[in-house]
Amino acid sequence: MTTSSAPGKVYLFGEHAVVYGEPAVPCAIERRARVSVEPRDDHRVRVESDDLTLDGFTVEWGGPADEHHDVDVPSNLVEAATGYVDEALSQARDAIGDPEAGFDVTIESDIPLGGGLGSSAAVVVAAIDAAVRASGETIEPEELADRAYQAESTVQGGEASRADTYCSAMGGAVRVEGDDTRPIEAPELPLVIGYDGGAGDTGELVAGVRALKEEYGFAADTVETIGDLTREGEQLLAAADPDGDPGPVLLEELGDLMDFNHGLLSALGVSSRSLDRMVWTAREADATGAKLTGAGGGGCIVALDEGQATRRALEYSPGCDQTFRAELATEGVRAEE
Ligand SMILES: Nc1ncnc2c1ncn2[C@@H]1O[C@H](COP(=O)(O)OP(=O)(O)OP(=O)(O)O)[C@@H](O)[C@H]1O
Ligand SMILES: C[C@@](O)(CCO)CC(=O)[O-]
Repeated sequence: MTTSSAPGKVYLFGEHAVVYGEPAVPCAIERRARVSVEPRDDHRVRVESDDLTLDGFTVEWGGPADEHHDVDVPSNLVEAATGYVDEALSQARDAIGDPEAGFDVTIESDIPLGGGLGSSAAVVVAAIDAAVRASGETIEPEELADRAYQAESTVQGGEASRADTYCSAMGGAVRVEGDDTRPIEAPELPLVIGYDGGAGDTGELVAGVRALKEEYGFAADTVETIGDLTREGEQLLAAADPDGDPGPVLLEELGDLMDFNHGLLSALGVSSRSLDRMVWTAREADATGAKLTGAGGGGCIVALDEGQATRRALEYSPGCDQTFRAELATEGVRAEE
């Protein structure tokens, strides 16, 4: 068995707008997907994941040419569950130059599925890395990030940015603007996550923003404004000491921009009652700012608070299922024992 892990992420700024070429700043967090791969003697693929909403789910299929999945659940669920892994394995086959390679794949993940913390990107990045290494080859992080992006983009019908996959492959804080991807320096921020236990459909939410943007000029302006505030946020991070304490002034300034970013995402129709409720709970506790993270529709918010007040308030908030502090993951994809 060859195992790789890759981290999830939160967006400090810029989700959705990044799909239209505006900059975004995601940060990798210490919640990981671990994918173990064993090459097979035949051309089939077997995927086992304990974390899918389909309980105790195992599926076996004959690789890209085989539409038939040996599993007793409706086919749309199987497609949702296997689409990312299938595309990741196609990329791995291409990287190793063996179009028919078969694999046994086991996935374990602590990243809530579809909750805005980049579960799909982490699974795709770790799966490509593990499958390539299990085949006796290696892959550089930049190529891995690019292949993971191609996989996500295919599954999401061409509507994906490079942000989630690049961040998961490289770790740390990154900046993505179109095809321009780079690591940036940032101090360790006191990130608090609130999770409503739900999920949003990334493809649907992205399509909704596109439709709004095409219909209304003010929605297009909103997307550009998210880009402007992301640039402001980047400047704040660039001016800070990456090894020092962020300090109260920086946390207030970043928090204000996060609040503003949440308002704009809400205007684009991607927030939800439970996300808004968690954002307000965080703000009314001691957070300097709070916003939804990822595609929205349900899932997670991210808030800034050095103390315990936000976590405690979220714990008692009826809309919040789980709350935790997220550490910055400085390492992206990595080989596991
Ligand atoms: N543990 C897992 N095992 C297998 N597939 C997974 C796992 N976690 C996530 N996935 C795949 O990723 C999909 C969810 O990805 P999606 O992009 O909708 O959400 P996300 O990446 O968690 O959130 P966001 O894109 O908002 O950050 C699942 O439907 C499944 O196909
Ligand atoms: C909504 C979105 O911006 C982030 C999803 O985590 C989509 C993408 O960047 O591919």
